[in-house]
Amino acid sequence: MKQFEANFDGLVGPTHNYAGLSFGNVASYSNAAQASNPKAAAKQGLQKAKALADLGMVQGVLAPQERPDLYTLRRIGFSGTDAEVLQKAAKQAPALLNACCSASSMWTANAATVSPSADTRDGKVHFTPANLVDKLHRSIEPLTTGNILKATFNNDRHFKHHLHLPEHANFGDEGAANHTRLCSDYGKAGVELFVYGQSATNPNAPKPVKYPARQTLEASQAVARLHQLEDESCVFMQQNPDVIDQGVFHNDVISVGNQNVLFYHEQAFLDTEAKFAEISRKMNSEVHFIKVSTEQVSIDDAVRSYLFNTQIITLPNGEMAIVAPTDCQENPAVFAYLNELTTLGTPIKQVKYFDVKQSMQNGGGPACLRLRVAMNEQEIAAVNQHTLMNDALFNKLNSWVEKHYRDTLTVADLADPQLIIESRTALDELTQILKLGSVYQFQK
Ligand SMILES: NCCC[C@H](NC(=O)CCC(=O)O)C(=O)O
Repeated sequence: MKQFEANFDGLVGPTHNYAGLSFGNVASYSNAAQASNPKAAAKQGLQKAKALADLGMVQGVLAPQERPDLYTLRRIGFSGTDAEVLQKAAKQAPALLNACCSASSMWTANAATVSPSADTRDGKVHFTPANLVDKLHRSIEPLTTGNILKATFNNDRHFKHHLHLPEHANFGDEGAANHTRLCSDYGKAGVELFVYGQSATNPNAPKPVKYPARQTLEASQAVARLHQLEDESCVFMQQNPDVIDQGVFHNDVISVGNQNVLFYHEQAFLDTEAKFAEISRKMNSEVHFIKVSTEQVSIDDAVRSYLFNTQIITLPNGEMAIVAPTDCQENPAVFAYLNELTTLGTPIKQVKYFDVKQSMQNGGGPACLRLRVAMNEQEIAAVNQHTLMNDALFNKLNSWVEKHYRDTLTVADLADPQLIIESRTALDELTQILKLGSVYQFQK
């Protein structure tokens, strides 16, 4: 049976804005309070998704969340009509309103951790939504994420959906951004590499001092248990706390893998040599560890350009390509490195650049925008087919964005009650386009 790795990109929601909500994420902080362009953001995302579909990749989309999140605002004591709730929050607690208006669900690398059926004991594809407890604006995503995943991977025979982990710092979980699956072929059992920022229960273990480590070892272990993975197919590796303190808030800002390739910065991990030996032993086949040295690319350049927040994809002809943001072209050291990379004799043979600047300004590159789901033909046939990218869906979604999205949005605009109506109208129509049923609270 044929095997694929599908990418499910998050559609950018109508409230995409720059509120500076993510302490430890340099781009989010430095672009705080700029005006955003939700329409351009959504179109940039669609262009990338469509280009991958055109390359012959299996490409899907995941619906965004309902924002403003009036349910959370009511839960914390704002009352009255929807408009009153919004306006009271804007006046009394603007930071809470901002947290309830983020379009952050667009970064679907943080939607969930996914284990393909080749790795799991029951032969199903397992999904655990990330609880995202480290950031208030993201901690309100997991329940709706679960609804959207169930409506997209809507078949009990092939897909197993878990509840997100307990909402406590000990179980801080950021999903696939800290999870890489290595394998010789998508359909063969692989090694699942879980990269954590700190151990919550071991006070002596290293941890960052300036910025938060969002992923715990305990969370990664819990996901591995839920997903019925064998010990022999898991590796738990700690991220270097020094790079977290330099703005590497997720492992996918400093390394990315695909099949038998792990592309990484030499400062990415702790205990690198021993852990790579464990990966090689558990893989039982050749792994290409492609190391980038500090001399070639500094941590600062990696964080600014998102060299490692690229997607490495295997094209239908078997060659690998790297999908990079145009910011990598604009950084001389990174651009020089990428030009050289394709000549080094590694499986990576080409680089494709995409403008995803609207997302980059909030610290989300090409890899943040997608959730990978390795599936065989039968599993792909069991996916909600209306979520899979093709010419018709691309055209429909572009017209939908054109019709409903604003081309400028400031943080002050988040208090505008009209945004509730616009957003709900757009999402209601989207659930019809994608045939998701009622996944949002306002539809229940
Ligand atoms: N994987 C990329 C995630 C980026 C995301 N940024 C944000 O939420 C910024 C939102 C703002 O500042 O408005 C985060 O840090 O979790």
